[in-house]
This record gives sequence, C-alpha cells and structure tokens, in this order.
Amino acid sequence: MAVSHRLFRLFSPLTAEKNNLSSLLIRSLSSSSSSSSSSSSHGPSLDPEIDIKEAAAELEKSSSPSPTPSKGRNFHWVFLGCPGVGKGTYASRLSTLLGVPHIATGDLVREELSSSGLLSSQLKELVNHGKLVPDEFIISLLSKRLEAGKKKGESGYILDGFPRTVTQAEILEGVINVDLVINLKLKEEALVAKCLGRRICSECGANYNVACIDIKGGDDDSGPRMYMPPLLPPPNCESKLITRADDTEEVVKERLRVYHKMTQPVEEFYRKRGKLLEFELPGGIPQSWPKLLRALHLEDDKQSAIA
Ligand SMILES: Nc1ncnc2c1ncn2[C@@H]1O[C@H](COP(=O)(O)OP(=O)(O)O)[C@@H](O)[C@H]1O
Repeated sequence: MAVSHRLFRLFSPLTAEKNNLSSLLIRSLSSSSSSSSSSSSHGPSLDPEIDIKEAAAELEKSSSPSPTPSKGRNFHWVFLGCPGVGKGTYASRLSTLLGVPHIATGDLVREELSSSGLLSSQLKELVNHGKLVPDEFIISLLSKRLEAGKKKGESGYILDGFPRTVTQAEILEGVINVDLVINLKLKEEALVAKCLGRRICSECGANYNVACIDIKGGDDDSGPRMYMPPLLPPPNCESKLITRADDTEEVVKERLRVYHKMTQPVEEFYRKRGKLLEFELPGGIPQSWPKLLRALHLEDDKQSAIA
C-alpha cells in the first residue's frame, strides 16, 4: 500500500473510529499515569489494529537512501534531554551549521493538532496533559516527514524529541545507524523556569524566552553560578507572542515525570551502544554553544558562521 494511503488510513479522523485509534488515545489519556504506568516497554498502550510493525516498515521505507543527491552531509544525530533543556535551540543551530534538516517530532505533533477533527482533539488532550502520544502514531508522523524530505533530496537529519521510548529507539536502530546521540542536561529548577518563560511569535514562529535564570551554586554558594539571560523578542514580534498550551507549571512537571520514566531508559539504550555524548549546559547560548561545538569536534571557523 502506498505510504500516503497508509498514512491517510492511520490519520484520517473519518477512519479513526474504524481503527479504534480514538479508544487507544482515550485509554492512554485516562490511565492515571498514562504511558508511564504501562508495564510494557512499548510505551503508550498499543492497539492491535494499529500494528507497530506496519509503522516500523513505513519508517524503514522512508529511511532508505534518497533518489536525488543529498544536499547536506549524511549525519544521523539525535538530541535527547528534558523538556525546556534547549534541544530545539541547539538542534536548529547545528542543522544550519551542518546543512541537514532539523526534525522535531513535537513540531510535527503540533502541526497535526492544528488540523481540525476528532483525532486532533483527542491528541490535543494527550499533549496538553503532558502525556506522550502512542509510538505507532509518532513513528508514522516521522515517516511521513522523512518521505517528504527524501523527495526533496534530504538524507541526513538531526532528530529532536525522537526517540522518546525504548520501543521507538529499537525501531529507529533497526532502520538507521544513528551516529551520535547528544544528551543535553540542565538543573531541574532551570528546566521548569525555561518552559514557563517560553514564548513563540504567532506570525514568524520565532522562539523567545522571557525567563531570567540565575541559580547560585549550591547551599553555601561555592559552586558555579548558572546564569541564563532572557531572550527577548524584537519590537515587531512583541505584540504577537503566544505560549504553548503545555507550558503550564502543572503540565511541565508532568512532562518531566514522563521524561524520567519513559525517556531516561533511552539514554541507557544509547549509552550501552557507545553513542551517547553527555553535555551539561553551562549557561545561556553564548557560553554553551562554543563549548558544544568543541565537544562535537566541530571547527572554530564554522562557529563564527552563526554565532
Ligand atoms: N517521540 C515522541 N513520542 C511520543 N510523543 C511525542 C514525541 N515527540 C513529541 N511528542 C508529543 O509532543 C509533545 C511536545 O513535544 P516537544 O515539543 O518535543 O516537547 P518538550 O518541550 O516536552 O520536549 C510531547 O509532550 C508529546 O505529547
């Protein structure tokens, strides 16, 4: 079956009921701790009618080499890290630097949510409560994005927000050789403040942060201070700022809890395979970016291109 047809079958609100996807989503949402309460390693509950093998086969197909020449180098990098750590910021900078696309599954989910229909309203419930969406769903969304990129000649990519469960990591490992996994780390109090301070321009989509983070080093103040100044919008974006519906304190705390339960094991998955690069962010972009480039052995001259 053509990928587009298969995706239509998976996503169309009209067929959602037939596929029992609605009940799958409702089950995931209504279980008290959603995905994190699952005793299975498969993340959010699985529906027998939406075969994860089918989603994995789709991912494999979309990960095969592009028929048109690659525009960038063939990097297959992954960014891991808690909500608010800055995966999007650094993945996007590296994407510009290396000439490979930055693919953020959170953005793919939000695009899907912006469409109307039963399925999107049920997905919205999951996302707005800080839960993960089902593995099959996210894999199919990613396949669709990779397939579109393949047609444009993309080959490598920097993934941000995927994989988020061990099942997703296993499936990805089965179809592509991930070269490097960058695990970004930041103190938990900074993570919550950064999520709450996040603002997006509803017109141009640029990301800003109004939080000013200043954390003293330890109880006796002897450790290194962590200072992250706000990233304020220019005057033309100021009146158009919006906040993500899942960036409330309650939901951010739930997202952190889900991260520790479901995504932290993914760190171990890659650590065991020798692919994990741990990177503790020392502060804001001016301090962290050059350090990250050094950790990645990327030349200094490239840094000036987007400093
Ligand atoms: N790989 C994934 N698996 C399951 N759900 C995902 C995945 N990626 C994104 N999502 C959904 O989209 C939401 C937003 O993702 P993202 O923008 O990456 O948020 P965060 O700031 O928490 O890292 C997640 O809370 C989750 O509901």
